[in-house]
Formats: sequence, structure tokens, C-alpha cells
Amino acid sequence: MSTSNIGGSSRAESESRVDLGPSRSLALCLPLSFSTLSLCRSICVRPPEERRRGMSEEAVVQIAPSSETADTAPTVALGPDGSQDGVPATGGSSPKPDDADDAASANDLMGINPMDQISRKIVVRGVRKFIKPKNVDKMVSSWISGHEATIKVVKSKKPPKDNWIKLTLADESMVDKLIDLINKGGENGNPMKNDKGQPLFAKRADEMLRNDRAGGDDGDRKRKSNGDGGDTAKRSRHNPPPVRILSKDEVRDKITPLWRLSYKDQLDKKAREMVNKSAMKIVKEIKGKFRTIEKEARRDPNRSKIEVYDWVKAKRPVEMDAPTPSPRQFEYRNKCEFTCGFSLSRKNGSGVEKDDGKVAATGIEAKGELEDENANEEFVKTPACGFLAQGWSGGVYMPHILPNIPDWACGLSDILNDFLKSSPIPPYDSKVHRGLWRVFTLRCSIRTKEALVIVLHAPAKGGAGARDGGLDDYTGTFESEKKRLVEMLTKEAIPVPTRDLPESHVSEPRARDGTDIRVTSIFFQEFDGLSHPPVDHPVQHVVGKKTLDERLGKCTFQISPGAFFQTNTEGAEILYNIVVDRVREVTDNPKETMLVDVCCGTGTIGLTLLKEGVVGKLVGVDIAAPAIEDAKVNAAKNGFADESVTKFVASPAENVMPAILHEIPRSSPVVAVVDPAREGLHGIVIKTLRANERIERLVYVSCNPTGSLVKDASMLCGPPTKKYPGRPFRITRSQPVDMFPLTSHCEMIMTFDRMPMDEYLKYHERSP
Ligand SMILES: C[S@@+](CC[C@H](N)C(=O)[O-])C[C@H]1O[C@@H](n2cnc3c(N)ncnc32)[C@H](O)[C@@H]1O
Repeated sequence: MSTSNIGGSSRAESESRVDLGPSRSLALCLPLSFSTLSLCRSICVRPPEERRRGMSEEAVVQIAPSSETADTAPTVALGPDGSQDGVPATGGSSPKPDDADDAASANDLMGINPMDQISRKIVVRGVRKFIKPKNVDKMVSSWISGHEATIKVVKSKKPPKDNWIKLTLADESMVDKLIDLINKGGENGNPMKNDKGQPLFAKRADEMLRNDRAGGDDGDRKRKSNGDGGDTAKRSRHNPPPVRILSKDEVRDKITPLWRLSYKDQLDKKAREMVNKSAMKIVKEIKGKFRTIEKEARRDPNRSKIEVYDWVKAKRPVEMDAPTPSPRQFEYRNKCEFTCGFSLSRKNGSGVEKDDGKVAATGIEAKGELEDENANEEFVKTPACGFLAQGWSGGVYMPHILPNIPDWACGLSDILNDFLKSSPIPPYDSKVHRGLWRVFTLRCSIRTKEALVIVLHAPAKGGAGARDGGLDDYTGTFESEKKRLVEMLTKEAIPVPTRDLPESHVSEPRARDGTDIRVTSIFFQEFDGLSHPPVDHPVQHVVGKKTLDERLGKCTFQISPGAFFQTNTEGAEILYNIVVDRVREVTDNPKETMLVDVCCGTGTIGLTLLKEGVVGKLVGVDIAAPAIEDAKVNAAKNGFADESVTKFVASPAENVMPAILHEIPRSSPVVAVVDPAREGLHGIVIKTLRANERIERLVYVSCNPTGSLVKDASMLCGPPTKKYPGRPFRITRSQPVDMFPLTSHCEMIMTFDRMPMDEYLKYHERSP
């Protein structure tokens, strides 16, 4: 058995050190020397959470100075619409990561988890919307009055126009105490109220994050409008709705909210959203930058106003192509994460619905009725893994009913559920942090017929919540259970699952990928923390191959357990082909052209471009060391091992981009492709790309076109400033690609071309 890291950055740490080590020296042996880079043996990384904090518009009020005040914990992600357990947000913004729309599903998409240390945070709803910052401090102090010895709030965040506040406590042990105090009134039993007498409601931030993850989709899903929220929307947001078993359709509404629409309607909806929430927002942001300069010019006679660029003033400054459809509309996911918990069934043995006698939530075999009385009922709980469609307490729902999940994943979940049901060790209960089995991550290549499983578990001595009493120590049984699980997963072919899919889906030709796929790699990953392991948390290789092989276009790739890979394989081919076209359009001399592949992951985009002959040289950079190791192997696998052709650098792009660009020989034309994680590009990366005018074309692949792309595009295209100097880019093409049918996510390939100098000089007196 060996131990290795799985992908990515240690975003949870306030000051992580990336040791590039001698073997990973950044010195490139390209025609470029990259000598400056080779000096960077050890680089201090400022985690994105810290950077983002500076950008937040929310008031940040320090309550009690403490060593924890320099809190490194990222802020909270909630339901996409800010709702929690069916309680919708009412106006204003919702608690969420400081600048990410939806970090939860982002994680899934990116293979990155920016929400590592939220276990000390709570969100309190029901507070007055408009409170002066100094009174926020007083209000929070009043809540903990008399309990200062045991509860210490180190930070609070109260957005000016919202009715919630986010609190960070000095220690995790204080979280439940404060929640109890607010919701139940502690010893005096009087739940707390705001100064208008309306009740407050507190909840753990990490629980909200899990709800959001369970939701699986972000979009701008409004519960009122998607059919599931009529009654929940009316319910007081201060009383969490009672747990009840959701119907199949309700689960689908939460996880695949577009499932009721025809594929054409899904694409139309995404097309509208890309225009309204991406293109129009970008233009608005860019115009805002001109307005700011104008305001400054009014105040400062040394500064002059800049005329808004003609292309920005045009009727349609950002033309949006129709979304390119996904080759597969159903069962397209090559990666699934199933949370361990309990499935709920009614005490009388019945399950969920009576319409067709099949049960969504609690097992395929049960029958029953969905009635309102099932609210508050005591349920029978069976250990299971699947989706949390309404938070931990709401139970685990089987993937068999979800049209985006393929057969192989459901078949594997059947094996895993059999295992959990028969295991003497219980699933991990994230409310009390007891138990052991936490999350099963499944990845698969339907082309190479390989599947990789990662078993996330608490230490054998049990979850952190059990240790004080010396309870729940599983060291006696863990090793044998581990062995049994490995045997169950590898012994036989993946069983054909009994699916329970919507009619619209069954009527389509089914993919039925499953029976010929084998589990070829198993990893275990021990994690003692309360929320989710950081992406570079070590994994233990237990059985089989250490990587998964995948084929895309003309290339083959190996993927380590934690390295990012697009979750829709056929969709990724389409995506990369469009990038190929966009780069081909500007490479007159492909052999000499250098591609800078920012956030390159396992090298998929760059190597595809090399294979297609549209560029001749490639330098890729990614923060995840395992992904970069994969990229180097992948370069060799695809015939580009020569260091004068490919170079991959394991580092945060912001630390090395200036040096990488500086070292590219003047004779090489340069094209850049960026494909960042959901939070978008670091300011330094944007500044470097913008200031380096050798880059005439930049192809931006974004999985967050309504969020981070808006911010990044406006910084690339706005008038030059001290912070973002250089001739601006302008947007010349926008191509949405539907990588996630049935959900409201959409990928975007936006093409940025440098504004010609003569045009630039029309607006600016001198060249930048
Ligand atoms: C959407 S994935 C794209 C990966 C790759 N282009 C592909 O298509 O497979 C985003 C990548 O950004 C990387 N990443 C995140 N933050 C980064 C940073 N600050 N610097 C460099 N890479 C980063 C992640 O490790 C991840 O591999």
C-alpha cells in the first residue's frame, strides 16, 4: 500500500508552502530557459479564500480579538438560492462563498474543494436587514451575554441589506452551544428573537454547504418557480421544515432541475441565461469601469475621462452563439460522489409514492404513499449511500431515479449499499461526527471500461464526536471491513441496476453503460476533519491501478484520483474541439506557436491542441501537483515527451505566470488558453495576460460564465488602469457548451482578441 496526495491546493491553510523540489524545478528546457522560474524552489501561496475576502462587499466586523481572528476559514456556501432545507431566502443576497456563485457544485465540477474549514461557522437568519456595523457587534454580544466563557465569536459578516449574519466561532465545540442558545434559548428555554420580536434561526454553515452539495446543481433555481416550493416558500424561514420523504420528482427537481424540460427547451433556457446573466452583465461591468474613471476625472483635473469603446457601445457588444448541445443528454456523468448516511422509510414499511408503486427515496422495492402526514413521522433508517437532497436529516436518496447518472454508478451504489447494510460499522453522522463511512467517489471511463473508487472514511477510532466518551472505536473491525468492501467491489462485474427513470428519459435510447465495466482501482482516504478534506489530502492506494485511463479525441490520458477531469467525456471532446478551432484561427505558424495553458489539469487541452497540430509548443501550469504529474505522463503517452515541446509547471498560476511569459522566446507567437476553477483567475494572472501584448488571442473556458467570467472579462476588456495596464482585449466570440444537461450549469468558451493599436489610440492619447 502506498500513500499519495490527491490533487490540488491546500486551500484550507492560511499560508501554504508549495515545495517545488528539485525534481519539479520550474526551469524549462524549452528553447526558453525559464531560469528565473528555477529559482523558485519554495513559493508562498496566498490561498484564494484570503484573496477573495478582500473583494467582498459585505461588512466584516471583528467581534472578539483572538488568535483566530485572522480566520483562514472560507466563508459559507449555501443553497444556490440561499435557501436552507427548503427555507427560501427572501430578497437580497444569500450566504455564500465570498465571490463564488456555488462553491458546492463547483467542487464537483472542478475537483476542488474551497470550503474546507467551515465547521466553526454558523449562519443566523431572521436578523434585521439594516443594522449599522457597530450595532452588529452589540447584537452578537447580546446573544452570547452570560456565556462569554464558553462561546467566543471571532468574526461576523452581515451584508447590509440581508436578513442573515455569518458568525465564526473560536472553536468548533462552541458551534452547537450557540445554535442551541439561539434556537432553543439555552437553559431558560426561550428561543431568541430579533428586536421586532421575530424569531432567529441558527444553523451550522457546513450543513448548509452539504445541502447545497446535495442539490447538485446551482443555477438560479428558485424553489417557488420550480414546482417544489409552493408550500415550503410560505413556511416561516425560522422554523425549519419537518423532515419528510421526498417524492422521486422532488428529488429530481433538486438535483436535476431541468429534467422536466425537453432538451430543446433546456438549451433555449441556457441560451437566454447566457445572454442575460453573462453577456449583459459583462457589458454592464465594463461600462461601469468607464463611469468610475469619469467620476474620478471630475474630482481630479489631472485625470481625463475615457470615451466608452465603440464595441462596448454597440447594440450587441457580445454576440452569443447558440449553446452547443451535449452529445449525451442523459447518463453522461463519469464521476459521482455518494454520501453515506441513512435512507428513510416509513415505519409501516411503506416508502414514498403510490402513483406507479415505485419508490424514489428509500429503496426500489418498497411501496407506499406520499402524504403530508409523513412529516414529523419517525422513520426507519437504513444505512445507505446516495444523494442528500434535503440535508443530512432528510436522508439519503438513491441515484437510480436520476436521469444524469449512468448505470455503472447505480450498479456500484447497489454494491456499496449492500455493504453498508451489512457492515457492523455505521455511516458517519455529520451532525454528531460519529461513525465511519463518509463518501464514496466513483469515477469511470466507459471507453477503457475502468472504474476508480475512493472511500472517504473517519479514522478507525471513530469520528471526532465519539472520542470523548471513548465510544465507537472500530479499530477491531475496520481492517476486515475494508477487506470485505474491496472484495465486494472487485469480485464480480458491476450488477445491472433496476432503474426508475422518468418517462421522458426511458423513451430515449438508453446508454446502459455498466455491465462490462470493472473496478480497476480502489483508494481509501482517512479524514478526521468535520467538513470535507482539502483536495491535496493524502489517499491510500489499496488495490489495482493507481490511475484511471481515458481516451478523448485522438489522445489518451491518465487521471490520478484527485486530478480534475471533465465530468462529461463526450461533452469534453466537443469543448476541446471548439478550443482547437478558436486557436487554429490565429496560428499562421503553428509549429513555432507557443500555447500557454493556464489551469491545465492533466494537460488535456494543451495536448489536444498539439495533437491537432494547431500549436507546436506548450507550457501548462496547474496548482495540483498530481495533475501535473499526470500531464507529464500524458505528454509522453501522446508523443510529446520532448521537453523542447512540452513543459508542465506545478504551481499556483499567479506565482509563475509573469516568469513563464517572460521566458518565452521573442520569436514564438503566443496564444493563451485559460480554464480556471469556478472562482476564476487570480488578479495577477489577469494582469499578466493583459499586460503581455504578445498575446493577441486568449481563449477563456469558463464553468462559471454568470459569475467569475463576468468579473474576469471586465478586467480583461476595461480601459487600462494602474492595476490592469496594457491594451485591452475585446470579446469576439462567445460559445456556450452544454456540458451538464438536466442541470442549469453551462460551460462557456469566450474568445478575447487584443484591441488593435490604431483603434486603441482613438481613445487613449498614448500607447499603454
Ligand atoms: C476546470 S479545471 C480545468 C482543467 C483542465 N484544463 C481540463 O480541462 O481538464 C480547473 C483547474 O484549475 C486548477 N487550479 C485551481 N486553482 C489554480 C491556481 N491558482 N493556479 C493554477 N491552477 C489552478 C485546478 O487544479 C484544476 O485542474
